[in-house]
Amino acid sequence: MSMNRSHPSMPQGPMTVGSIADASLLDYPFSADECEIVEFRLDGLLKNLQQVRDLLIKLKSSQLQTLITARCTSEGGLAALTTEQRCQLIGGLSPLATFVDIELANLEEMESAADQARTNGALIVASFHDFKKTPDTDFLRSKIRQAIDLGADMVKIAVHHNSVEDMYRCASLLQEGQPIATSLMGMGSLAPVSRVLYSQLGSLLNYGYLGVKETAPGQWPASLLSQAIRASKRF
Ligand SMILES: O=C1C[C@@](O)(C(=O)O)C[C@@H](O)[C@@H]1O
Repeated sequence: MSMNRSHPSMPQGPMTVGSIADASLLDYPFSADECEIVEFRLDGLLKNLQQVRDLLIKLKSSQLQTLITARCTSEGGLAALTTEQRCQLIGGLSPLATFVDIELANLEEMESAADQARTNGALIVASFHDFKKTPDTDFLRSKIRQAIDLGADMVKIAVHHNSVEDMYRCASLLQEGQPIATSLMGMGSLAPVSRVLYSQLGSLLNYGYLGVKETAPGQWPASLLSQAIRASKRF
């Protein structure tokens, strides 16, 4: 695999991702005013894969981009799936998706699904989640390095902020500039402010929720996040 900064779908600025992990949102009136990318959390949509497929087909001819992931339980997934099941889920739908998100921890094991997705034209997002804390900066740097070494197109880090210090550290990491397209977000009570700040500092994929339920602690409703990002100038 190799990084693909010039891919036509690579975001050139901060985008809002509207996340859905619940079948009740499959008939949602998606609009580019609310989010530019729709994330399908397949781990929460297992009983509705045909509907997801139909929707991905419909969105392919719209202005919206799509992202699929089948999150593992250790990083917040909603269903216990084997690696093979996750590869199958991703393999079946990746021809229809703009982005495919696979956890860094599983990327080597799921390399065949990633390669297949790439062959189908999708960008590979290598993700890392910590729902309890913000690991130290060297650790976060090692995750970014790992994403580069594994040839991902983009790295995405979602970490729980327990202090303003945690947020300062992540802001500095973005300000340094990273040699790979990067998305970074805080979770918890500092999630909202961190997400706007990081979008100003170059975080590309910025997640909010559609409907009424967050898919991670502290997310903004996607429409508010999108408005806040549009109203904030880049540094
Ligand atoms: O990985 C991410 C980011 C996220 O965890 C968040 O913090 O907004 C929400 C998840 O749905 C998504 O897959």
